[in-house]
Amino acid sequence: MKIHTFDTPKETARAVTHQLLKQLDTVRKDAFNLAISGGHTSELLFHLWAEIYPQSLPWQRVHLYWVDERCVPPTDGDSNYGLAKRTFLNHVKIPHDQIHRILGEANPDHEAQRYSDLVKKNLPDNDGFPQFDLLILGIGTDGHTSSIFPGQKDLLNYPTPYAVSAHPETHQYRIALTGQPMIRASMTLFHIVGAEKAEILTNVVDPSPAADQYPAGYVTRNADNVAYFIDKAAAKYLK
Ligand SMILES: O=C1O[C@H](COP(=O)(O)O)[C@@H](O)[C@H](O)[C@H]1O
Repeated sequence: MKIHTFDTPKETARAVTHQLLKQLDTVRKDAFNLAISGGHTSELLFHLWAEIYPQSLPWQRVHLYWVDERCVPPTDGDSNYGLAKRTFLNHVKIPHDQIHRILGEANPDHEAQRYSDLVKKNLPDNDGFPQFDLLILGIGTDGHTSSIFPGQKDLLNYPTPYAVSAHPETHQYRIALTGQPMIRASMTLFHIVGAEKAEILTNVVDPSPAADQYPAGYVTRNADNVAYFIDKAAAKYLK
């Protein structure tokens, strides 16, 4: 595992984008399967993509998927697709038929199955699971990643690539990329900024099995190729 630390959230988002460019260069095939997250950290990245990178990234090669979605319509402020649409999708030239949103407004069980089938059909297989070229993941202050929360261990070893989860406090249904495709991606990248993530960060990068109680810790310990891109505020308790 590599941890890359930058001075500011903006520099961190730039470095994540440089890593995306590097992966695009490494993966020699035309179609590049990228899955993005939602939340505040992604919002910074998406604004940067819209402002700085609308032309300088080969967006035509990107086949875009989501790591997770809240079960709400795209017009709802909670929608992860809605966030991407508002912030960068109107500014970059990803062909329409390469944008694969999770239908948050659909029946959650049916949608988890439909989306699982879609990624299994479109992506190469890695040991029985679809393999993304790059996953950009976030972490919650509780150690969740994707929409897998502490206590939802079954979703880390689930037979389908996507499954229905529920937020432990609000009980909002989510559709979440499950653990096995997260650890089998060509690159699993955690993008984390802000002092409020500093404490949980020390727990999820702990190399001991204690980290497995946090979904992000389990993914970190088990992923084939994992890297952290963080700002110095988030890094403040790391040794
Ligand atoms: O609920 C979610 O939270 C995580 C972390 O979001 P952030 O606001 O703390 O950056 C995010 O990765 C995930 O996609 C989202 O649904």
